[in-house]
This record gives sequence, C-alpha cells and structure tokens, in this order.
Amino acid sequence: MSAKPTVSPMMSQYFDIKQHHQDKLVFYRMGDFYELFFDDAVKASQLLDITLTSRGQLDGEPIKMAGVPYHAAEQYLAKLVKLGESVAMVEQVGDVGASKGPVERKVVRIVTPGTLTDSALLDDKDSNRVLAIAKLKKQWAVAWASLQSGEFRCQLVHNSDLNHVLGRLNPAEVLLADGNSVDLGSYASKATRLNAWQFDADSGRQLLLRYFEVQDLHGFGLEGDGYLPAIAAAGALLNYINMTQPQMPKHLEALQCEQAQEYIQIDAASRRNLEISQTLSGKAAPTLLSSLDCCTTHMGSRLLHTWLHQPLTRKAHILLRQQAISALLPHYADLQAAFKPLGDIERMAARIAVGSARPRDLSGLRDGLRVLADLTVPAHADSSLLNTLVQVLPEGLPVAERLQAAVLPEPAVWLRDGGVINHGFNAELDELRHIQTHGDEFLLDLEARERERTGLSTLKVEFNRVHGFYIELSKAQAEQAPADYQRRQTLKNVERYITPELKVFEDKVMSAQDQALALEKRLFDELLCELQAALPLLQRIAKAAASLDVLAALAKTAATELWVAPELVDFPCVEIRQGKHPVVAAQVAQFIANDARLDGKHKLMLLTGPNMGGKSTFMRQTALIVLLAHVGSLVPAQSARIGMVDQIFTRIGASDDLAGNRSTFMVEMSESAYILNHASERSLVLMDEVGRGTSTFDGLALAQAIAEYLLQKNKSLTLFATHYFELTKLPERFQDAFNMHLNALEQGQDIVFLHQVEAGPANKSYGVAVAKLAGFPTKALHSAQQYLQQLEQKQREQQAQLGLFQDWEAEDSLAPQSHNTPVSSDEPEPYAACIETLQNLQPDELTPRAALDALYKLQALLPEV
Ligand SMILES: Nc1ncnc2c1ncn2[C@@H]1O[C@H](COP(=O)(O)OP(=O)(O)OP(=O)(O)O)[C@@H](O)[C@H]1O
Repeated sequence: MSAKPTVSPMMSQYFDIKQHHQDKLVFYRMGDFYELFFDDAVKASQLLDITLTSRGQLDGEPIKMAGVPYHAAEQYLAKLVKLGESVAMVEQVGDVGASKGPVERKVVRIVTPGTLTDSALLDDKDSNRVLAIAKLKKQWAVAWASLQSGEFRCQLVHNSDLNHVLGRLNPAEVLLADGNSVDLGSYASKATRLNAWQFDADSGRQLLLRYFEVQDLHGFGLEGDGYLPAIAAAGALLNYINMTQPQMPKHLEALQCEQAQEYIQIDAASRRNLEISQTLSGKAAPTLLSSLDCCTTHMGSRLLHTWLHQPLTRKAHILLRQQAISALLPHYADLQAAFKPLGDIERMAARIAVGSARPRDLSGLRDGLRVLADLTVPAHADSSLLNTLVQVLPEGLPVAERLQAAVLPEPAVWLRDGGVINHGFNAELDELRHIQTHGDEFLLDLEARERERTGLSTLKVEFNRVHGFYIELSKAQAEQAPADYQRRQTLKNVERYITPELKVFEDKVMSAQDQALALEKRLFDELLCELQAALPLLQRIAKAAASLDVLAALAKTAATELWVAPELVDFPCVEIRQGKHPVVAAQVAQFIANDARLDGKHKLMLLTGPNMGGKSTFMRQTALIVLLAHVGSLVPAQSARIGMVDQIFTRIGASDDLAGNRSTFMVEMSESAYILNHASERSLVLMDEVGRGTSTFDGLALAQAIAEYLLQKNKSLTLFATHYFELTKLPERFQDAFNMHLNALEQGQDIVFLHQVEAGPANKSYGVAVAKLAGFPTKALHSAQQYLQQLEQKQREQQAQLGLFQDWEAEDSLAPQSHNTPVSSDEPEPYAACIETLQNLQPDELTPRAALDALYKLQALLPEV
C-alpha cells in the first residue's frame, strides 16, 4: 500500500485512515454495514467465518471485501478481541446530504482487548486490565489499569519478577515498546507494540500531571529518578487509553505505586499449578475461585479473583479481613439477601465515566445506591473493617435521590426512543409530553367525529412510524370517502387518508415529539456530567459493596464447610490439623482429612506413596490453606497455625512449553532452578516428582541435589513428593528432613487407596496395581508384573551382596586401611597369580576374609590389567 495507485475517492479516504492503523482491523462504516478491505477482509473472513467477496477494482484487481451488519457488530467485535485482535471503528461523521465526495469518516474508537468498556464485549467476572511494561537503564516497571474499576497502579519490578506480576494481574493486553525484548511467557500473544517514544518519561510525566491536575507527582510517591520507569509506563498507558476511547475516561484513580512485598510472590507456573482461577487444562472450574465464588454480584466475583491472586503479607491487614469474616458468620445470609437486587454498580460507574452509560445504567445505579443506603448491618465491635465499609454505603443516598427525581422508574432501553427522564423533572419536557398525551384524546375525538360525519363504521384513526397519522377505511367503504380525504397509502384491504385537520395535528405532535426527544437527550447528558463529578464517591461505594460481598461469600463457605480462623505467627511454620483440599473435598464422596507439619525443625517433608495415593492433593491442599490464610479467609481444617510466608513455589506436573519451545524436562529444570535461586527461609516450596523427566540416574541425582540444596541453602519449608525411594534416606543425614507417606492397602492384585498421611516412608510404589486400575490390557499388565519381579529379584541379590560386603567391612580388624592399598606390604602379585590363589583356596579356607583380601588385591592391580 506504499505507492498509492489511482483510486476512487472512497478508497482514497479508506487508505488515509488505514495507514494510521496498520496493526488493526479497520471496520469501515458503509450504510448498515461495517466493511473490511484487502488483507483485513481476508483475516476477518477467516477469524469470523464470514464470506470473503469483492467490491470494485484497484489496478484491475478486485478489491477483497468482507462485511458485518452494523446491528450485529458487537458479537463480531467480542469474537475478535477474544482472539487478541484490535479493531479501529470508522464511522460516518459528516452530513450525508451535504458532502460532495464520500461522506466524512473518522476513527471514533479503537476496540482493544484491554480497553473494552462495552458491557456486551466484557466478561462479567474479569477485571480486564491493560498493562504497560517500560524499561529505562536496566530498570523495569509496569503500570496497569482497569477501565471497569478505575484501578490505576504501577510497580517497579525486577526483570525476573515480571513473570510474577503478569501471573498476578493476568492482563488482557500488554503494551511494550518496539524493540524492547522481554520474555512474556504465555502473555506473548497479548502483546501490543507501541512506538518507543510513547514510553518517554518526560511526556509521560506531563500527561499524568495534566490528567490528575497536579503540580508534581510527589503525592503519588513517584518523584525521584528511581521512579522514571514507572512514570514512563504509566504515561504510555494513559496515552494508549486516551487513544482508544472516544473521550478520555474520567474515573482513573489516583495512581498508586505498589511495593512488590505487599503480596506473596507467586510465579505464573505456580499459580497455574495451584489452579487458583484456572484449571491446568485452562477451564474456569473446578478451581479455588469457582469453589469459593458464591458472591452475589459480579463486582464481588471480580474482587474475589483479585484477592485470591494477591495473598497479603502484612499480618495486620490479613487480620482485618479475618475478623470481618468471623463477625459475618452468623449474618452473611442477611447480607447476601440484601445484595441480591444490587446490580454491577462498579461497571455502571465505569460506563458513566467513559460516557457510554445507557438509561438502564442510571436506573440500576439509582436502585443499587438505594439498596446500599438502606442496608442495616449491625455494628460490629469486633471488626473495624466491617464498620468502615458499612459507613461508606449511605453516602450514595443524595445521588440515589437525584436519580430518583431524574429518571423514570422503568426507563426505556435506548435513549433515542425517549421515555427516560422522569415526570416533574423538567417543566418544558412535561409540556411537550402533555401535547402528545392530549393528542390521544384529540385522536379519539376526531375518530368519533369523522365516523359520525361520514357514517362509515370501519373508519379508524391510527399512527405508524413510517406514514405518521392517517384515517383508515376498508376497501368496501373507501368509495364513500369524503372529498377532503387525501389518499396516503393503499393496501390490499384498506385505504389510508390524511385530512388537513389531521395534518395540522400531526405537525404539532411530531414537532413536540422531536423536541421532547432532543430535550431528553440534553437532560440525560447533563445528568451524566453531574454523575461524572460524583465518580470518586460512586467508586468508593462500589468498592465497599464489592468487599462486603466477598467477605459475606467467604463467611458463607466458612460457615457451611466449618472452616476455622488460622492463627498467624511470625516464624516459619505450617501446622494444620485435619486439613482438607478446598476444591477436591467437594468432589469426592469421602475426603480424608490430613495433618501437615513443617517448622524450623521439620523443614523438608519427603512424601512417598503410590500413584493416585493423594500426594499432589495433599501438597496442594497445604499450599492452598497457606494461601487462603494470607488472603484473610478462614481455612478448611480443624485448626491451623500458619507462619507469614513471603513466596509460594510449586514444581508440579509435567507439561511441555510448546510456545516457548522448551521440552518437558527443560521446563522442569528451569522451574526448579528458579526456585533454588529465589526461595527463602520464609517460602513454601512444593516439589512433585522432580527429575522424572530424564533417566533414572540423572533424575535421582538431580532430585537428591535439589532436596539437599533446599535444606542447606534455601532452608525453605518444603513438601517434596518423590518416587525415588533412595531419597527417603535423606533424614539419616539431615535432621530437619523427615519422611511421610500416603498409605494404601493391597488386596491380592488390587490396591485400595486410604489417602491417609502417615509417618515414615512408603514401602512400595504399587505402580503396576495402579496401571490395572487404569485399565491396562491384561497381557501388558502380566508382562509388567514379570519384569517387576525380575527387577526386584535382581535388586534383592545386589543388596544381599552389598550387605555381605558391608558385614565384612564392619569387622574392623579385618578391613584394609584403604581399598586401593594392598593389605600386605608385599609387592602386588601379578594378576594371574592372584586368580590362581583364589582358585586354589580350599573350601574351608574360603572365608570372607580370604575372599575380600583376594578381591582387594585384584582391585589394586586393576590399572595394570
Ligand atoms: N485425602 C483424600 N481423600 C479422598 N480422596 C482423595 C484424597 N486425596 C486424593 N484423593 C483422590 O485421589 C486422586 C489422586 O490424587 P493425587 O493426584 O493427589 O495422587 P498422587 O499421589 O499425586 O498421584 P500421582 O503420583 O499419580 O501424581 C484425586 O483425584 C482424588 O480423587
């Protein structure tokens, strides 16, 4: 498209627009359709499964074209943004009648995955964040925003921690400068590249100052050169939002700079492994979130998602939530019942902020604010958090009252239809409406009069949108129509007429109607402006309501499942009595509760037991209980004492990283390396069968080295599940390592899992029995059993030999000083002589001592052999 060929004026207009939006699909409005041309048309036809056709020609070649109807555009947009595409919406902005060439068109908004505001395009339970990554002189920072909640934050990060932050915030779109090479992992497909200049810190600062109308950024804690990358990221983000929206949203909160240590650090792989909000297979359920989400509102569900992904590190903050949940245990049902009629006031406020609110948003907001203002939550002496949240709610009453006066109880869906502004709100509107309502009386009167005048029984006075008012007569009576009836429309069975009197009336009503519609629109816009000024208040109320909703949901789970408040302590410790997995417990008929204990003297639990015995479930349940304790929730256990944790790491399961082109083993080793390099004494580490992605010896050696490193260097609290029985010897050398196992019963060839965690190592692996359970063909199973017996026999023999040698060596007086030193001071005998000596030994001379001596002599000779 570089050399512009001779093109039609319309195509020329299209090219002018397209050249500024090369990386987006351009939806070009043509009458009732949005049309896409050239490569955009090909791409859209593939992605949306719509017909690819052509419109006109360029240089003799047909111009490829695909189109979607205007009224159905939203569903196509939703599909495209889900696939990570961005779309520039081009509308006709000029006056069709007045323009000589093609009507003037402009990009009125850009729809991108992270900057959606249209409710039809958004997932109700997703926070839909857009995040920018900036790098200045080796220092990295991220800034993120949600146009739904108004959240606007930034954080300085280490390159290696980017992964944590992305996992925690799960942005729908990631902005970064062209040429900035960074490993986004699974977020690579969500990247939008911007020009490097858009990340200029000076321009960013100016933009932030203008947006927040402040003199400097001190108030945001962002002054000082160290924060330049954060300013650059926040500036680029603000600029991008501005670019994509029809008007700059007014509801972004004062920019907050977060500290990394505010939340437990959990890298993306560990989040996935714990199945916090997504199962390992990418589904939304069953997960921790899906099990706990009994929130009444969507904004509550979104906040719960955020809380679960951001376990707190400050004990005082955690205790505030814990106390609030405990205080709600007897009352959660009342609160949830009261919240039932509450809509998603957070999203209503967001649509007010971006100027896209519809009449029902205002009535919903009015009703929601009223519900909250009327809420009677008993004062809670035990929970300052509850008291603070509840106090915010009545603050919305003046806005609710204003909306009550301004908006009809059940306003129309679309403003363009009228019927939105309340009676008595504006005298002029009432007057115009009066003309219309009295019109009905006039029409009834006219109908009666005309019937009487003409004597025609089928005569009716009616109205439709296309033809306006008319008098209708049946075909049979049409001939008797008076002379002043002018024909307006002929249908199969009826004739329609207009009279001078009806025309005068129509003009009056129509103009009253047009005027009323225009006035309603103006009043609605004024109301939106008024509400925009109240946005900080609306957001505060929405946030308080969402928090109460989450606390009530967590209280409900805790009350129905009999969860307990964990005791939080300042030293590394996990002591869980009768703990349960919060998700699996609900899925199996009878879940077996188990104890878990890790502390300064019990740092590394070696967990053995049969496949399917419940090792992974037990490890994950321990981590999830620790995580829930830091969220402030009660936990599924009889009692729990949890030390404050800084990071949670998991190395569980085997999966290829196809996108990153890494093999299963490579993924396993990278994740293990990451853990060894980052885990601290206050970290919780879950290692599930490390080393199984390679040969037995390599795997065992690596697993052993990893366990020892964790014990000696990281000193983290570790759950280490393994099938290498050799590792169960570790406690002999390390006092703070200990063995536990999941037990099972063997019944003939079958196995019964008891799912009970007990002290000591497992004595068998039951692999073949599990294969039987899995439906192995009998023949294959039989071979496996035979191989197993052979291998076990071989191992027994080897161990017996080893035992024999060990016994011999234990006889101190007999043992040589060194294996490599011949026992006697004689010169080593030649190899053949040695063999001869051995061969010549009489049976009664063949004592262990004699055999050992001969062997040592042989060994000493080996280099020469
Ligand atoms: N405590 C428990 N009570 C009841 N059922 C359980 C319990 N723990 C696990 N299970 C059941 O056993 C199944 C297997 O558990 P899990 O995946 O934890 O075993 P595993 O020992 O890690 O197996 P593998 O070594 O093959 O990975 C679970 O899906 C669950 O249905």
